Amino acid sequence: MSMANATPDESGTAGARTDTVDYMTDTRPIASEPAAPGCRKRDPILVAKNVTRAFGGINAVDVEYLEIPRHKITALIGPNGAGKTTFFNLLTGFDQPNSGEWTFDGTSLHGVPSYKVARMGMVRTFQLTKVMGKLTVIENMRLGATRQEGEKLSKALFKNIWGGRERDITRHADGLLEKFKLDAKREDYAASLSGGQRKLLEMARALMADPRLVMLDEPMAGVNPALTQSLLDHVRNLKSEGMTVLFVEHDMHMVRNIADWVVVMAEGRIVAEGPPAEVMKDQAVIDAYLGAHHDVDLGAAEGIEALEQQLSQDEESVVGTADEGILGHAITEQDGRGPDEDEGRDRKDAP
Ligand SMILES: Nc1ncnc2c1ncn2[C@@H]1O[C@H](COP(=O)(O)OP(=O)(O)OP(=O)(O)O)[C@@H](O)[C@H]1O
Repeated sequence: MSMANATPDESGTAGARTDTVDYMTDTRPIASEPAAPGCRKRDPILVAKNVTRAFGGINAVDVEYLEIPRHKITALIGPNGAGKTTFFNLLTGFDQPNSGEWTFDGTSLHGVPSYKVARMGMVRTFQLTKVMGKLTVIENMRLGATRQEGEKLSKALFKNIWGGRERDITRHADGLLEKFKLDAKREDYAASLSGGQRKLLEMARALMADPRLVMLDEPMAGVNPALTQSLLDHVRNLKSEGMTVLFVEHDMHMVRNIADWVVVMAEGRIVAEGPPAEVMKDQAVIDAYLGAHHDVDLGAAEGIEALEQQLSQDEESVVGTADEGILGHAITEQDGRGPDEDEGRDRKDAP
């Protein structure tokens, strides 16, 4: 795994100082005050204030204050319907809030359309991948480049200049395809890829924009266990290369293994945040996920087993139903099985 070094200034942003930080081993505190909903971070890349979105009478998102730490991997977790995807949609310009402000690297993104958000260095993927099935893998990759001058009318007039740019885009795309082990699929239609390969393609395509913040909406959903480790490694690599990652995930294996920081949403609000091991023990988190099953530690493998036993005797248990969410993933992991490739999930994405 490559380890990029940076030259951060006091706040951690790239600057003139010469001290280097390895993002993978940086142990400086993430928060500058005790971990709690809305706590300040040492070096936030994204700051959201009073962001709200209602659908009819439901407050889907009601985030008073949230900072996302730079150069870290943050997991956004919460039960089904907590507002995670809606919050992603708002932050990335795929939906408009009823109120609120948010800044990315100090620049307000309120009202900025999604394609400009991506150009500014903040990209996202979707729960249901949005790769173009009728285009080849390489064509999909080229679509991820942020400036498609080759598409413009002026192309005819400045063919040589744009031709050079097109070659750069293709070179960049080929490099990423190799990294994501999709180079052998270069000329295949995206529709022919497995669910996991489509996830990888979407992630690789997002990197065509040279982002500073990568937002992944349920990267593990529909991914075959054979590709799980590779996906985790790719996410870790993003961090080692200096990117910040924010991901929504129900898969607690992924959260426990790669997140530096966890933010918990329930009913639109941030109800807890902190390091993974601490958050999994937080009463608000346990309440949000488990209701009456308070006495289990989701951060420990034995905790999941204990929960499975409790739930098997519980008539109201959702395990085994379409609503099982986090519980099903955790228990499946214990069984050594994973979700089926391309499993159908009742989810919605941004338009
Ligand atoms: N376009 C929409 N129209 C009406 N209601 C919506 C719309 N999008 C989301 N909602 C509602 O907003 C709430 C939050 O949904 P959202 O999809 O953001 O939750 P989530 O935390 O991402 O859930 P999941 O983990 O199941 O994906 C839910 O009650 C949902 O039904």
